[in-house]
Amino acid sequence: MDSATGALALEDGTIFAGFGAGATGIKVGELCFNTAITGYQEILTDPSYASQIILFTFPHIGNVGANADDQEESTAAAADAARGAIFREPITAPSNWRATDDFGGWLAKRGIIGLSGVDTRALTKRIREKGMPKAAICHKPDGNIDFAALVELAKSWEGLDGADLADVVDQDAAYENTDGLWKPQTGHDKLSNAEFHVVVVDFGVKKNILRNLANAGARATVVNGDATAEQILALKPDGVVFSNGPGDPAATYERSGTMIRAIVASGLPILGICLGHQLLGLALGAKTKKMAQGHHGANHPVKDLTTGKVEIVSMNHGFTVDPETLPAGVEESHRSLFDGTNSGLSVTGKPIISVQHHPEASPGPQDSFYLFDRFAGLMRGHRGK
Ligand SMILES: NC(=O)CC[C@H](N)C(=O)O
Repeated sequence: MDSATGALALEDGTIFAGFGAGATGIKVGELCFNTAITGYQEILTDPSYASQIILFTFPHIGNVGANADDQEESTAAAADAARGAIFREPITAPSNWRATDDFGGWLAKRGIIGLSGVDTRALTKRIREKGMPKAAICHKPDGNIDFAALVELAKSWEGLDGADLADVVDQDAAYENTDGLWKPQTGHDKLSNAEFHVVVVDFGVKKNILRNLANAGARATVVNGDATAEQILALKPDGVVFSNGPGDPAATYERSGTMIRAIVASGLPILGICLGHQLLGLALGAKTKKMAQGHHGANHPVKDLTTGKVEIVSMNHGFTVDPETLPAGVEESHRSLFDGTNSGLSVTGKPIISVQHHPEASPGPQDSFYLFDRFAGLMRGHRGK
Protein backbone atom coordinates (compact mmCIF):
# COMPACT_ATOMS: atom_id res chain seq x y z
CA MET A 1 0.00 0.00 0.00
CA ASP A 2 1.81 3.13 -1.26
CA SER A 3 -0.41 5.56 0.55
CA ALA A 4 -0.16 3.87 3.94
CA THR A 5 -0.05 6.30 6.86
CA GLY A 6 -0.21 3.63 9.52
CA ALA A 7 0.75 0.02 10.14
CA LEU A 8 0.73 -2.86 12.56
CA ALA A 9 3.67 -5.27 12.82
CA LEU A 10 3.48 -8.56 14.67
CA GLU A 11 6.37 -10.25 16.44
CA ASP A 12 6.41 -13.03 13.77
CA GLY A 13 7.14 -10.43 11.05
CA THR A 14 3.58 -10.13 9.66
CA ILE A 15 2.73 -6.56 8.61
CA PHE A 16 -0.66 -4.94 8.06
CA ALA A 17 -0.55 -1.51 6.40
CA GLY A 18 -3.45 0.94 6.54
CA PHE A 19 -4.46 4.46 7.50
CA GLY A 20 -3.36 6.09 10.74
CA ALA A 21 -5.78 7.95 13.01
CA GLY A 22 -5.60 9.62 16.41
CA ALA A 23 -2.18 10.01 18.00
CA THR A 24 0.93 9.87 15.82
CA GLY A 25 4.11 7.90 16.55
CA ILE A 26 4.77 4.30 17.51
CA LYS A 27 3.52 2.13 20.42
CA VAL A 28 3.99 -1.49 21.39
CA GLY A 29 1.53 -3.77 23.16
CA GLU A 30 -0.19 -7.14 23.19
CA LEU A 31 -2.78 -7.43 20.42
CA CYS A 32 -6.23 -8.78 21.31
CA PHE A 33 -9.58 -8.71 19.54
CA ASN A 34 -12.77 -7.42 21.12
CA THR A 35 -16.15 -8.52 19.74
CA ALA A 36 -18.32 -5.84 21.39
CA ILE A 37 -20.42 -3.87 18.89
CA THR A 38 -20.92 -0.88 21.18
CA GLY A 39 -18.94 0.81 23.94
CA TYR A 40 -15.58 1.46 22.29
CA GLN A 41 -14.97 4.45 24.56
CA GLU A 42 -15.56 2.46 27.76
CA ILE A 43 -13.31 -0.29 26.38
CA LEU A 44 -10.51 2.10 25.47
CA THR A 45 -10.63 3.77 28.92
CA ASP A 46 -10.77 0.52 30.94
CA PRO A 47 -7.42 0.53 32.83
CA SER A 48 -7.37 -3.29 32.55
CA TYR A 49 -6.27 -2.78 28.92
CA ALA A 50 -2.94 -1.17 29.86
CA SER A 51 -0.20 -2.09 27.36
CA GLN A 52 -2.69 -3.66 24.94
CA ILE A 53 -3.70 -2.87 21.36
CA ILE A 54 -7.39 -3.56 20.69
CA LEU A 55 -8.62 -4.87 17.38
CA PHE A 56 -12.37 -4.24 17.10
CA THR A 57 -14.13 -6.98 15.12
CA PHE A 58 -17.12 -4.64 14.61
CA PRO A 59 -16.19 -2.68 11.47
CA HIS A 60 -17.67 0.76 12.24
CA ILE A 61 -15.94 2.21 15.26
CA GLY A 62 -16.20 5.91 16.13
CA ASN A 63 -19.66 6.70 14.76
CA VAL A 64 -21.02 7.99 18.09
CA GLY A 65 -18.01 10.14 18.95
CA ALA A 66 -16.88 10.49 22.56
CA ASN A 67 -18.15 12.17 25.75
CA ALA A 68 -17.04 12.74 29.35
CA ASP A 69 -19.62 10.38 30.92
CA ASP A 70 -18.35 7.24 29.17
CA GLN A 71 -14.82 7.37 30.60
CA GLU A 72 -14.27 4.24 32.68
CA GLU A 73 -11.00 5.07 34.41
CA SER A 74 -11.14 7.00 37.63
CA THR A 75 -7.63 8.38 37.56
CA ALA A 76 -5.37 10.40 35.29
CA ALA A 77 -2.66 7.77 35.82
CA ALA A 78 -4.75 5.45 33.70
CA ALA A 79 -3.73 7.42 30.62
CA ASP A 80 -1.58 4.37 29.94
CA ALA A 81 -4.64 2.17 29.30
CA ALA A 82 -5.08 0.86 25.73
CA ARG A 83 -2.25 1.94 23.45
CA GLY A 84 -3.78 1.30 20.05
CA ALA A 85 -7.17 0.78 18.39
CA ILE A 86 -7.68 -1.04 15.08
CA PHE A 87 -10.88 -0.95 13.04
CA ARG A 88 -11.94 -1.84 9.50
CA GLU A 89 -13.52 1.41 8.29
CA PRO A 90 -12.15 4.95 8.58
CA ILE A 91 -13.74 7.07 11.31
CA THR A 92 -16.81 9.05 10.21
CA ALA A 93 -18.24 12.24 11.77
CA PRO A 94 -19.97 11.61 15.12
CA SER A 95 -23.72 11.11 15.09
CA ASN A 96 -25.06 10.98 18.63
CA TRP A 97 -26.74 13.48 20.97
CA ARG A 98 -24.22 12.70 23.72
CA ALA A 99 -21.11 13.32 21.58
CA THR A 100 -18.91 16.22 22.68
CA ASP A 101 -15.85 15.14 20.73
CA ASP A 102 -15.11 13.29 17.51
CA PHE A 103 -13.45 9.91 17.93
CA GLY A 104 -10.26 10.72 15.98
CA GLY A 105 -9.63 13.89 17.99
CA TRP A 106 -10.38 12.04 21.21
CA LEU A 107 -7.91 9.26 20.32
CA ALA A 108 -5.24 11.89 19.63
CA LYS A 109 -5.86 13.66 22.97
CA ARG A 110 -5.53 10.36 24.85
CA GLY A 111 -2.38 9.36 22.98
CA ILE A 112 -4.01 6.28 21.43
CA ILE A 113 -2.86 5.35 17.93
CA GLY A 114 -5.70 4.36 15.59
CA LEU A 115 -5.39 2.26 12.45
CA SER A 116 -8.11 1.63 9.84
CA GLY A 117 -8.20 -0.01 6.42
CA VAL A 118 -6.68 -3.32 7.53
CA ASP A 119 -8.23 -6.77 7.13
CA THR A 120 -9.57 -7.09 10.67
CA ARG A 121 -11.11 -10.48 9.91
CA ALA A 122 -7.75 -11.96 8.85
CA LEU A 123 -6.12 -10.49 11.97
CA THR A 124 -8.86 -11.91 14.21
CA LYS A 125 -8.42 -15.35 12.64
CA ARG A 126 -4.68 -15.10 13.19
CA ILE A 127 -5.26 -14.43 16.93
CA ARG A 128 -7.78 -17.30 17.12
CA GLU A 129 -5.26 -19.70 15.61
CA LYS A 130 -1.97 -18.53 17.08
CA GLY A 131 -2.86 -16.52 20.19
CA MET A 132 -2.32 -12.86 21.14
CA PRO A 133 0.96 -11.60 19.66
CA LYS A 134 3.26 -8.83 20.77
CA ALA A 135 2.78 -6.03 18.23
CA ALA A 136 3.87 -2.53 17.28
CA ILE A 137 1.42 0.01 15.83
CA CYS A 138 2.38 3.27 14.11
CA HIS A 139 0.74 6.37 12.66
CA LYS A 140 2.99 8.39 10.37
CA PRO A 141 1.02 11.08 8.45
CA ASP A 142 3.98 11.53 6.05
CA GLY A 143 3.88 7.83 5.14
CA ASN A 144 7.50 7.35 6.16
CA ILE A 145 7.16 3.93 7.85
CA ASP A 146 10.14 1.72 8.70
CA PHE A 147 8.40 -1.70 8.65
CA ALA A 148 11.50 -3.68 9.65
CA ALA A 149 12.06 -1.46 12.70
CA LEU A 150 8.41 -1.98 13.72
CA VAL A 151 8.84 -5.76 13.64
CA GLU A 152 11.99 -5.46 15.77
CA LEU A 153 10.13 -3.32 18.32
CA ALA A 154 7.32 -5.90 18.55
CA LYS A 155 9.84 -8.71 19.02
CA SER A 156 11.91 -6.98 21.66
CA TRP A 157 9.01 -5.77 23.85
CA GLU A 158 8.92 -7.62 27.19
CA GLY A 159 5.20 -8.52 26.97
CA LEU A 160 2.53 -8.90 29.66
CA ASP A 161 3.80 -12.09 31.32
CA GLY A 162 5.21 -11.15 34.71
CA ALA A 163 4.12 -7.48 34.40
CA ASP A 164 2.63 -5.81 37.50
CA LEU A 165 0.78 -3.13 35.54
CA ALA A 166 -1.80 -2.50 38.27
CA ASP A 167 0.95 -0.51 39.97
CA VAL A 168 1.03 1.83 36.95
CA VAL A 169 -2.71 2.57 36.64
CA ASP A 170 -3.99 2.67 40.23
CA GLN A 171 -4.58 6.00 41.97
CA ASP A 172 -2.28 6.90 44.87
CA ALA A 173 -4.60 9.02 47.03
CA ALA A 174 -7.72 7.49 48.60
CA TYR A 175 -11.11 8.90 47.56
CA GLU A 176 -14.82 8.37 48.23
CA ASN A 177 -17.60 7.50 45.81
CA THR A 178 -21.35 7.94 46.20
CA ASP A 179 -22.14 8.38 42.48
CA GLY A 180 -24.55 5.78 41.15
CA LEU A 181 -25.41 4.53 37.68
CA TRP A 182 -25.95 6.97 34.81
CA LYS A 183 -29.46 7.44 33.42
CA PRO A 184 -30.24 9.14 30.08
CA GLN A 185 -32.40 12.00 31.39
CA THR A 186 -31.14 12.48 34.93
CA GLY A 187 -27.43 11.66 34.82
CA HIS A 188 -25.89 9.86 37.79
CA ASP A 189 -27.99 8.59 40.67
CA LYS A 190 -26.63 9.91 43.97
CA LEU A 191 -26.45 7.68 47.05
CA SER A 192 -27.66 9.67 50.05
CA ASN A 193 -28.33 7.08 52.76
CA ALA A 194 -25.65 4.43 52.39
CA GLU A 195 -26.50 1.10 54.01
CA PHE A 196 -22.90 -0.09 53.69
CA HIS A 197 -19.38 1.23 53.62
CA VAL A 198 -17.02 -0.79 51.41
CA VAL A 199 -13.31 -0.43 50.79
CA VAL A 200 -12.45 -0.92 47.13
CA VAL A 201 -8.83 -1.88 46.60
CA ASP A 202 -7.84 -0.13 43.37
CA PHE A 203 -5.77 -2.16 40.92
CA GLY A 204 -7.14 -0.07 38.01
CA VAL A 205 -10.81 0.15 39.01
CA LYS A 206 -13.55 0.91 36.48
CA LYS A 207 -15.98 3.63 37.53
CA ASN A 208 -19.03 1.48 36.84
CA ILE A 209 -17.98 -0.89 39.64
CA LEU A 210 -18.17 2.03 42.09
CA ARG A 211 -21.50 3.13 40.61
CA ASN A 212 -23.01 -0.35 40.87
CA LEU A 213 -21.88 -0.56 44.48
CA ALA A 214 -23.63 2.77 45.15
CA ASN A 215 -26.82 1.45 43.53
CA ALA A 216 -26.58 -1.59 45.82
CA GLY A 217 -26.43 0.79 48.83
CA ALA A 218 -22.67 0.96 49.35
CA ARG A 219 -20.56 4.07 49.77
CA ALA A 220 -17.02 3.27 48.66
CA THR A 221 -13.63 4.35 49.94
CA VAL A 222 -11.16 3.57 47.17
CA VAL A 223 -7.62 2.81 48.37
CA ASN A 224 -4.42 2.08 46.49
CA GLY A 225 -3.36 -1.54 45.88
CA ASP A 226 -0.34 -0.94 48.14
CA ALA A 227 -2.60 -0.33 51.17
CA THR A 228 -1.91 -2.66 54.10
CA ALA A 229 -4.61 -4.86 55.66
CA GLU A 230 -4.28 -2.79 58.87
CA GLN A 231 -5.03 0.42 56.95
CA ILE A 232 -8.03 -1.20 55.25
CA LEU A 233 -9.45 -2.72 58.45
CA ALA A 234 -8.96 0.60 60.29
CA LEU A 235 -11.59 2.06 57.94
CA LYS A 236 -14.07 -0.41 59.49
CA PRO A 237 -15.66 -1.49 56.21
CA ASP A 238 -18.69 -3.78 55.91
CA GLY A 239 -16.92 -5.48 53.01
CA VAL A 240 -13.90 -5.29 50.73
CA VAL A 241 -13.80 -5.29 46.90
CA PHE A 242 -10.69 -6.26 44.95
CA SER A 243 -10.96 -4.45 41.61
CA ASN A 244 -10.23 -5.30 38.00
CA GLY A 245 -6.88 -4.26 36.57
CA PRO A 246 -4.22 -4.88 33.93
CA GLY A 247 -1.23 -7.19 33.64
CA ASP A 248 -0.24 -10.53 35.12
CA PRO A 249 -2.09 -11.39 38.36
CA ALA A 250 0.87 -13.43 39.65
CA ALA A 251 3.11 -10.33 39.45
CA THR A 252 0.59 -8.10 41.26
CA TYR A 253 0.07 -10.84 43.85
CA GLU A 254 3.77 -10.71 44.74
CA ARG A 255 3.23 -7.09 45.79
CA SER A 256 -0.26 -7.37 47.34
CA GLY A 257 -0.53 -11.01 48.46
CA THR A 258 0.18 -10.34 52.15
CA MET A 259 -2.64 -7.78 52.32
CA ILE A 260 -5.12 -9.97 50.39
CA ARG A 261 -4.46 -13.05 52.57
CA ALA A 262 -4.98 -10.94 55.71
CA ILE A 263 -8.29 -9.55 54.41
CA VAL A 264 -9.42 -13.12 53.61
CA ALA A 265 -8.43 -14.16 57.14
CA SER A 266 -10.36 -11.20 58.64
CA GLY A 267 -13.68 -12.90 57.83
CA LEU A 268 -15.09 -9.75 56.15
CA PRO A 269 -17.33 -10.18 53.08
CA ILE A 270 -15.26 -9.95 49.89
CA LEU A 271 -16.12 -9.38 46.22
CA GLY A 272 -13.36 -9.93 43.64
CA ILE A 273 -13.77 -8.75 40.05
CA CYS A 274 -11.56 -9.91 37.15
CA LEU A 275 -7.96 -9.16 38.29
CA GLY A 276 -9.42 -9.02 41.82
CA HIS A 277 -10.93 -12.48 41.24
CA GLN A 278 -7.58 -13.82 40.05
CA LEU A 279 -5.74 -12.28 43.04
CA LEU A 280 -8.31 -13.76 45.39
CA GLY A 281 -7.87 -17.15 43.69
CA LEU A 282 -4.12 -16.95 44.29
CA ALA A 283 -4.68 -15.98 47.96
CA LEU A 284 -6.99 -18.99 48.38
CA GLY A 285 -4.28 -21.30 47.05
CA ALA A 286 -5.19 -21.64 43.35
CA LYS A 287 -2.92 -20.89 40.38
CA THR A 288 -3.39 -18.55 37.40
CA LYS A 289 -2.15 -19.01 33.86
CA LYS A 290 -1.97 -17.06 30.58
CA MET A 291 -4.65 -17.79 27.96
CA ALA A 292 -3.97 -18.12 24.23
CA GLN A 293 -6.69 -15.80 22.84
CA GLY A 294 -8.21 -14.45 26.05
CA HIS A 295 -11.81 -13.29 26.33
CA HIS A 296 -12.69 -9.76 25.19
CA GLY A 297 -16.26 -8.93 24.28
CA ALA A 298 -19.76 -8.15 25.46
CA ASN A 299 -21.55 -11.31 24.38
CA HIS A 300 -20.05 -14.18 26.39
CA PRO A 301 -22.35 -16.79 27.95
CA VAL A 302 -21.52 -17.72 31.54
CA LYS A 303 -23.36 -20.15 33.81
CA ASP A 304 -23.96 -19.35 37.47
CA LEU A 305 -23.45 -22.86 38.88
CA THR A 306 -25.12 -21.85 42.15
CA THR A 307 -28.48 -21.14 40.46
CA GLY A 308 -28.15 -22.87 37.08
CA LYS A 309 -28.93 -19.60 35.30
CA VAL A 310 -27.05 -18.49 32.19
CA GLU A 311 -26.06 -14.84 31.88
CA ILE A 312 -24.60 -12.97 28.89
CA VAL A 313 -21.64 -11.00 30.15
CA SER A 314 -18.89 -8.56 29.38
CA MET A 315 -15.40 -10.09 29.38
CA ASN A 316 -11.89 -8.72 29.31
CA HIS A 317 -9.13 -11.01 30.45
CA GLY A 318 -6.01 -12.70 29.14
CA PHE A 319 -5.15 -14.68 32.29
CA THR A 320 -7.35 -17.24 34.04
CA VAL A 321 -7.69 -19.15 37.31
CA ASP A 322 -6.92 -22.83 36.72
CA PRO A 323 -9.92 -24.71 38.23
CA GLU A 324 -7.76 -27.85 38.56
CA THR A 325 -5.78 -26.05 41.25
CA LEU A 326 -8.70 -25.04 43.52
CA PRO A 327 -8.09 -26.28 47.06
CA ALA A 328 -10.80 -28.01 49.13
CA GLY A 329 -13.42 -25.53 50.31
CA VAL A 330 -13.07 -23.25 47.29
CA GLU A 331 -15.91 -23.79 44.81
CA GLU A 332 -16.26 -22.85 41.18
CA SER A 333 -19.37 -20.63 41.16
CA HIS A 334 -19.41 -19.57 37.47
CA ARG A 335 -18.12 -21.10 34.25
CA SER A 336 -17.67 -19.78 30.69
CA LEU A 337 -19.96 -21.62 28.27
CA PHE A 338 -17.63 -20.71 25.37
CA ASP A 339 -14.65 -22.75 26.53
CA GLY A 340 -15.35 -24.05 30.03
CA THR A 341 -12.83 -21.75 31.72
CA ASN A 342 -13.46 -20.63 35.27
CA SER A 343 -15.59 -17.51 35.69
CA GLY A 344 -16.22 -17.34 39.42
CA LEU A 345 -15.32 -18.59 42.88
CA SER A 346 -16.96 -18.88 46.27
CA VAL A 347 -15.64 -20.16 49.58
CA THR A 348 -17.67 -22.71 51.52
CA GLY A 349 -19.15 -21.17 54.65
CA LYS A 350 -17.54 -17.77 54.10
CA PRO A 351 -18.96 -14.53 52.65
CA ILE A 352 -16.45 -14.51 49.78
CA ILE A 353 -17.43 -14.36 46.10
CA SER A 354 -15.61 -13.38 42.92
CA VAL A 355 -16.15 -13.35 39.17
CA GLN A 356 -13.81 -13.35 36.20
CA HIS A 357 -16.28 -11.46 34.02
CA HIS A 358 -17.41 -7.85 34.48
CA PRO A 359 -20.68 -7.62 36.44
CA GLU A 360 -20.52 -3.82 36.06
CA ALA A 361 -20.71 -4.25 32.24
CA SER A 362 -19.87 -0.84 30.71
CA PRO A 363 -20.00 -1.78 27.98
CA GLY A 364 -22.15 -4.84 27.79
CA PRO A 365 -25.30 -6.53 29.01
CA GLN A 366 -26.48 -5.94 32.56
CA ASP A 367 -27.37 -9.57 33.33
CA SER A 368 -24.74 -9.73 36.09
CA PHE A 369 -25.70 -6.59 38.04
CA TYR A 370 -27.29 -9.03 40.53
CA LEU A 371 -23.81 -9.85 41.84
CA PHE A 372 -23.65 -6.46 43.58
CA ASP A 373 -26.91 -7.28 45.37
CA ARG A 374 -25.55 -10.73 46.22
CA PHE A 375 -22.52 -9.01 47.77
CA ALA A 376 -24.84 -6.60 49.64
CA GLY A 377 -26.71 -9.66 50.96
CA LEU A 378 -23.44 -11.12 52.23
CA MET A 379 -22.63 -7.86 54.02
CA ARG A 380 -26.13 -7.73 55.54
CA GLY A 381 -25.80 -11.30 56.75
CA HIS A 382 -22.32 -10.73 58.15
CA ARG A 383 -23.46 -7.67 60.05
CA GLY A 384 -26.14 -9.69 61.80
CA LYS A 385 -23.49 -12.03 63.23
N1 LIG B 1 -10.13 -6.89 33.32
C1 LIG B 1 -9.23 -7.38 34.15
O1 LIG B 1 -9.26 -7.14 35.35
C2 LIG B 1 -8.13 -8.19 33.51
C3 LIG B 1 -7.36 -9.06 34.47
C4 LIG B 1 -5.99 -9.50 33.94
N2 LIG B 1 -5.15 -8.36 33.67
C5 LIG B 1 -6.17 -10.35 32.70
O2 LIG B 1 -5.89 -9.90 31.60
O3 LIG B 1 -6.59 -11.47 32.79
